[in-house]
Amino acid sequence: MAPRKLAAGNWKMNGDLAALDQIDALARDHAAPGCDVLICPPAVLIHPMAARVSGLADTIAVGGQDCHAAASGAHTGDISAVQLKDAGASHVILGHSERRTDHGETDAEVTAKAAAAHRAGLVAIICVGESEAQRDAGETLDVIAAQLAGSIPEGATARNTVIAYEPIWAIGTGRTPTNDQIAEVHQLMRDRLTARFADGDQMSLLYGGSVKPGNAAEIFAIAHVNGALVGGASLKASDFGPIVSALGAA
Ligand SMILES: O=C(CO)COP(=O)(O)O
Repeated sequence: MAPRKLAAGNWKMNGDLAALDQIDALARDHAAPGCDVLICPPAVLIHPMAARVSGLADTIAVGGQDCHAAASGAHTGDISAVQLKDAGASHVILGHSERRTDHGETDAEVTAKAAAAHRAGLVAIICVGESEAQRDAGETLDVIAAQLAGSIPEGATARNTVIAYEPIWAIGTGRTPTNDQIAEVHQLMRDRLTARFADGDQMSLLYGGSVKPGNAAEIFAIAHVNGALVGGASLKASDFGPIVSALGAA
């Protein structure tokens, strides 16, 4: 079985209730997309977005952008995977570089959060990616291999885990790696996942970092790129829709 194709939008700390209209536009203009479609809005929008998509014929999944490793408890400001699931989420992004940087998240914490997501029945989208200094120093493959080894819990399967490669220097910058650079990292990820997990050959591998309508088709043609994790271009259906269509056609 080939890995599932997934077009995932990460709204980050953007959007409000009025922005939910983008979901209607996406569903209207990109029906039967030929791939899985996911939007991860800010936590306060998860439940209303889930309600909004529940009536759609072509399902748009809804996800969180982080979760706590515990199911409940005295953790002011945090949200558990169980609560995300209860609100209507099916996925959760974990270990995004903005969380690793802004909140000091370690590989071990990402692993614990992913295990919590799995226990709650969520698909964990685990992010890895090198900084520009690491790439310049020729450390990219070592960094990615170490993050993969350290950030994925033992119970990971192709059904409950997606891996996203997001070079930090490509996020929100309009810069992307060359196709060869993306191919090199995705091949490494495929090799490491296949060596470690029984169905690692079927895990979906996403590329993220300045994916736009204009470069999506080219990126989706790269071996072992099974979709995208899209930031800025996921906020408007007029940008995200063509990316979804490009993935469906890939
Ligand atoms: O961080 C990202 C998605 O998680 C990528 O963001 P941009 O698509 O805005 O570069």
